[in-house]
Order: sequence, then C-alpha cells, then structure tokens
Amino acid sequence: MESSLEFSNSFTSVSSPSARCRIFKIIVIGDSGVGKTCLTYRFCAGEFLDRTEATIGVDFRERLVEVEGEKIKLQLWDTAGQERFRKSMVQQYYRNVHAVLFIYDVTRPDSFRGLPAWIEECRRFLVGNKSDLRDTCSCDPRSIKVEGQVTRDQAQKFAVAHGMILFETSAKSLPGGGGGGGGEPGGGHQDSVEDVFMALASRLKRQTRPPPPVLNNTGVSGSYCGSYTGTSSFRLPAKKNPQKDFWTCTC
Ligand SMILES: Nc1nc2c(ncn2[C@@H]2O[C@H](COP(=O)(O)OP(=O)(O)OP(=O)(O)O)[C@@H](O)[C@H]2O)c(=O)[nH]1
Repeated sequence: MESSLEFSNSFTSVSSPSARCRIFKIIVIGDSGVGKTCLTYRFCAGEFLDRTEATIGVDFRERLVEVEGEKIKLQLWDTAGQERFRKSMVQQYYRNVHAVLFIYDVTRPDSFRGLPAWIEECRRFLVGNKSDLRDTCSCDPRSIKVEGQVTRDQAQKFAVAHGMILFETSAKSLPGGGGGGGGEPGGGHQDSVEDVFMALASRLKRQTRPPPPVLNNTGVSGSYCGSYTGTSSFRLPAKKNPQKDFWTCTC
C-alpha cells in the first residue's frame, strides 16, 4: 500500500450535503510502526489496513461526525514516525492544532518510553494501540525490541503525570470488541477506535466556542466548514507552509 491514502470515501457518518460544522485539527504522532496510519484510516474509512508503508511527511484524513446534535469535522494529520521527520516535519504542524494524539504500541515499551520526546504544550490524548495483541506473541514485525508490554496501569500513571487522557484501543479489532485478543490481565479494558475519536470530538466541542448563529454569504470562513465533503485523505505536499491553513491552538 502507498503510505498516502487517496480519497477513500467508504465511510460516512453524517450525510447531509449542506451541513455546516466546526473543524478540529488533530495531529497524530508517535514512533514509526505504532499504528498511526491504521488508526486514522480505521476511523475515517472504517477499515483496518493490514499492509502499510511508512508515512513520508504528513498524510491528512478527515471525517464529519455528529456530537450532541452538532456537526463537527475532525481533521486528522497522520505524521511520519521515523526519527528523520521528527524535527523537520512534525514540529511545523505541532503547535497550531486543537489537540495532539500521542500513539504508542502496547507491545513495544520502547514506543512508550519514546513519548517524552514527542510531548509539547497542547491538549493531550494518549493512545495505546494494538490492544488486540495484548498477551499474544504475534507482535508486529516492525517491532524491533519486544520486552514485555506496556500495562494500562503504567500508561495511566504516565497520562496522569503529563496531564493526558488515556485510551487503549486497536485499529484491528472489530467494533464491539471482537477481532482480537483484547483484554488485560486483572480486568482488561479496550476502547473502540470510534470511542477514542468521538471522545476527542466531544471534548473539543466543549472546550471551544460554538459557531456563530449566521454565516456570511461567502459560506466558509475561519474554522468552520460550509459543506460536507465526506471522508477523504490525501498526501500533503511536504514543503507546504502549514501556518497559512491552521488555526491557533486553543490550549
Ligand atoms: N494487530 C494490530 N496491528 C496493527 C494495529 N494497528 C496497526 N497495526 C499494524 O502495525 C503496522 C504499522 O502500522 P502503521 O499504521 O503503518 O504505523 P505508523 O505509526 O503509521 O508508522 P509510520 O508511518 O512509520 O510512522 C502495520 O503492519 C499494521 O497492520 C492494531 O491495532 N493491531
């Protein structure tokens, strides 16, 4: 598979073509191979990608959802996890977003220990992915060091210490908990991908101002979208200046 997913329209959550909505920009970061592409694709296209290639630069996916009666567009910026992109690409996109999803792989403690290197000042959500692989040996072949697993307790402590909200999920598991090992010794818990992003949308909705009552004739302005575009994803040009398109982080 190409690392950039071209215009997939297979999953639609809100179908009104004239819906007006707020847009929340969310950057998704974490070490290479933790499943950033799979998670965002799963949420936007509704499918699990078994075979992926490393993301080069940043890919962009979006989905329109409805939260408590309000239409909200989540724009997900799937960044390259490879070290060489960390400074050049990610930092450009990092500050001017509404939220950051920090992803780690529950079967790769190195990806968990690497998190402080990714953390900066913004609203923080911590996501442990591949929870379907808990207590199995079939870790991803891209996991170089396998030395146990990141327990939910460990992650929860980290989340509290860094003011983050923890989710543990699987891009692979079927909605409702099927499709994977799931579960953790001592009372496992797994959030669905849907729950992760909907909780994020809901929190962002509460923390930002609602849209103004009347739109001007130009239709689209600021951080509101004027029309429904379905779900799409495409490759951003690597050298694009993100500052022009971004709204300031509200945290
Ligand atoms: N079992 C399992 N495998 C997963 C899951 N999510 C992703 N994978 C696998 O993990 C591998 C890496 O996934 P990607 O989504 O490409 O990882 P990434 O974080 O985007 O990697 P970079 O683009 O290099 O930063 C792929 O082989 C996926 O199929 C999951 O929830 N469960």
